[in-house]
Formats: sequence, C-alpha cells, structure tokens
Amino acid sequence: MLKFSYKNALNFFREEEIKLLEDQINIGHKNLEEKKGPGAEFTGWTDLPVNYDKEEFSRIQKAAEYVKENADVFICIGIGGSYLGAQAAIDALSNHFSLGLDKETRKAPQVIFCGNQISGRYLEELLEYVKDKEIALNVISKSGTTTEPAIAFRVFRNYMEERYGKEEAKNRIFVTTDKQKGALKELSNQEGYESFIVPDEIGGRYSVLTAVGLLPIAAAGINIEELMQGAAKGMETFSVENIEENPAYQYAAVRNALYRKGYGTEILVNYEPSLRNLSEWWKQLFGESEGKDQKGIFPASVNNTTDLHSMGQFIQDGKRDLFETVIWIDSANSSLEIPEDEANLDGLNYLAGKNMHEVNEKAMLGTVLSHVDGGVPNLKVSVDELNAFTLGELIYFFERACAISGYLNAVNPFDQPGVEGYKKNMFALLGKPGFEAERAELEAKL
Ligand SMILES: O=P(O)(O)OC[C@H]1O[C@H](O)[C@H](O)[C@@H](O)[C@@H]1O
Repeated sequence: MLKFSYKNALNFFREEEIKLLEDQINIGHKNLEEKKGPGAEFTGWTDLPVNYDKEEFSRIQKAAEYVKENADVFICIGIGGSYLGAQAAIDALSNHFSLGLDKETRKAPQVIFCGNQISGRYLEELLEYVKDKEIALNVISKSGTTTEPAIAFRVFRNYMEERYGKEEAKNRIFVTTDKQKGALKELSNQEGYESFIVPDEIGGRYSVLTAVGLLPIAAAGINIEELMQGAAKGMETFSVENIEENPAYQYAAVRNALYRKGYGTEILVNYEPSLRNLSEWWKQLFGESEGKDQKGIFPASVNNTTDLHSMGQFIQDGKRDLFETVIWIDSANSSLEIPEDEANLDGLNYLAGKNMHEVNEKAMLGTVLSHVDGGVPNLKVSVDELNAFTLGELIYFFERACAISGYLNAVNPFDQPGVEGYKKNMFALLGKPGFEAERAELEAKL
C-alpha cells in the first residue's frame, strides 16, 4: 500500500493551510471527474487503468512475445513522454546488470532507447553494437513529427531494410503513434507496420500506461497486467474527493502550501539506483505540467546516498528554497548482510550482520532529520515493496497529484506551449522550408 507522510514538513506550514485549500481541490477534483476543466481534452488518463482498449492490450502482449523470441535487442525510439515512462518502469523492475546478462538468463531482450537526443556518436555506436545481434524496433511518437525520434528512425529503418530486407524489416518494426494523423501514421500505413495507438485524449507525459510504455515494458519481461492492476488500485484510492482520505491530494496541497511560502524547488529523492529514471519521468510530468505562465515548482532529483556526497552540502546548507520528497521502499529487496572482519581496521564491525537495507534506512532517516534541521521541509512517499503492481500505483499517485497541483496553482496542467520555442529556432537555423524569415533574423543574432 502506498503511504504519504508530511509530518516532517509541519514545522514549515500550519495544517490549517491545507484545510484552506480544500475548496480549490474539490473544484480540481470535479474538473478531473467530469473532464471539463482547463485541458479537459487531455484527461483520458484519469480512468485509463480500467478503461483501456483490451483488444489492443492483447496485441501488445503478442507483439512483446514476438520481440522476446526474435530479438536480442529491442530498440525503442522516442523522446519525452514517449520514452521516459518505459525507461523508468524497466529500470525500476529489472536487474541492474541485465545489459550484461545473456538472453537465456534475462528471458527478454535488452531494451535500448534512442531518438531521445541528437548525438551522432550515440547512434553510430548503437549501430555498431547491434551489428551481430538480432533486433526489433518500436518507434514511438504521439505527434509523429518530432525531430529527434524521426532522425533516429530514418537511420534505423534504412539499416534494418538493408540488413533484413524490406519484408522481414516490416515484421520487426512496430509503430506507436496517433490513430490517424502525423507523418509516422502515414508511413506506417504505407509500409504496413503493426501499429499501436496513443489516444487523442492522453498527452505524452501521461501516456506510460498506454501502448507508449506498455510495449517496451512488456518486451522487457515485466508483467503489464499487474502494472495496470496496480494503477487501477491507485485510481480507486487517489480519486477519492475527500482530501483526508486521499494521499495524492494531500501531496498536491502540501506542495502548494510550501510553494506559496517561497519553496520553489522540489527534489525527488531516492535511495535505490533502480529509481533514478523514475525521477526523470516525474520531472517531465511535473515540469511540463506546472512550469508555465512564469510560475511553477522546479522539479529536481537526487540519487542517494550517492548525491549526499556531491549535492548534500547544498541541500543541507545552501539557498533555502528547497523541499524534498523521498520515495522509500519499506521492504529489504536483498538479503545481503555486512560481513564480520576480524581485524576491523575499517571499524565497521558494529554493522556486522546487519542487512544493507537497514543501513540504507538509517542513512535515509538521518538525512531527513538533518535536512529538516537545515530548513528543508521533507515529504515521504512509501510503498511496501517495489513490483509491477506498486509501480502502477505510484504512477497513478503522481499523475493525479500533478493534475490537482497544477489546478491549485491556476495553470492548465495538460498543455506545454513553451517547448515550441527551441523547435522553431532549430528549424529556422537548419533551413527548414517555411522558416526563411526567422532564419535571417536568428543568424543576425548569433
Ligand atoms: O511523442 P511525441 O509527439 O514525439 O512527443 C515527445 C515529447 O516532445 C514534445 O516536445 C513535448 O514537449 C513532450 O510532451 C512530448 O512527450
């Protein structure tokens, strides 16, 4: 069961301040339930965990089986919401070293993401890496026109057609995009690729539980039925109107109470390397949803205890406008104990026989207390253990909290007008037809 606690933030605001946000939360809740608030056209994710296309879901499972049988490497091309959720889930639930394990042990292909930057070196090295491995590919883009994945797909489509021939390449390429529009849809129709849909009413950063995330996640050997069941449990728990019974709404309210006092940066903190990319997914979710109209909480992250040795100083003692949200997994996920050592030169015998988890937990507790003393409010989201079910719950928790939090700060949590700025300039500088006037203007500034 997911739990949320803000007891370590209570030195920084009064409980009553949460109460005072209740009316606004109720309005946000109604907006989501009735799908009628700002950005209502992108609220398809609210009931997705129970209201999804079951026929497509089984096609996803079948495609994942095909990939498992026929590929050593599954190349997933996408950027932003079209890869972060899948990457987060796969990292959270797979062996840290699965890249180095053979396929028999892994029972699934390696999933490698690309098209999420414009590095030629990365693509070239990936082409070299897969040259003696069987590959399959999933190109994922809701709009079907995003430059980064489009370039990577062009490179890999050429490569696969040359290597496998057009017909076999077609069997190995899966497309996830809009149901009717966009260049990728057109290409997919023309070539006859098996395709999956990003529903109109679900924006990229809310799409991990659609085919966008589900195909890569299933191909990595993760049980997507359990993931959806966990999300459905999340939907049940976190769609309750009453804030006292709804941890997601409490989280949204506390964040806003802190923000209004000048805490402008939230750091998501984990103590497991497998959660590093959950933070990357979370950053897009909250950053794109809330950072607009010249306001919003800046979402940051640290990976502990690693970053206590680099960012710890700043968090403890630097500019005081930070608050932290710790994601904690209650149960030990390994039985590794610290060994006894006769010489005890490192002085660690006081830890001998202790499970690593116990040490990690004390590090977490000690850090929270110390940061609170240093003026950093601390929130905590915890789950009993990390598995596909609880991950589904966590995903829904954050999605729901994010939407309500955006409404509390009077922004549309479902649009992202700001991301077009760099694209327009890049197109102009690259000489894309139609951008001639902007090009001259920008070049004069360089
Ligand atoms: O899936 P796509 O249409 O390719 O979009 C990928 C990403 O890029 C955009 O610029 C948006 O800011 C993101 O919200 C989106 O997730």
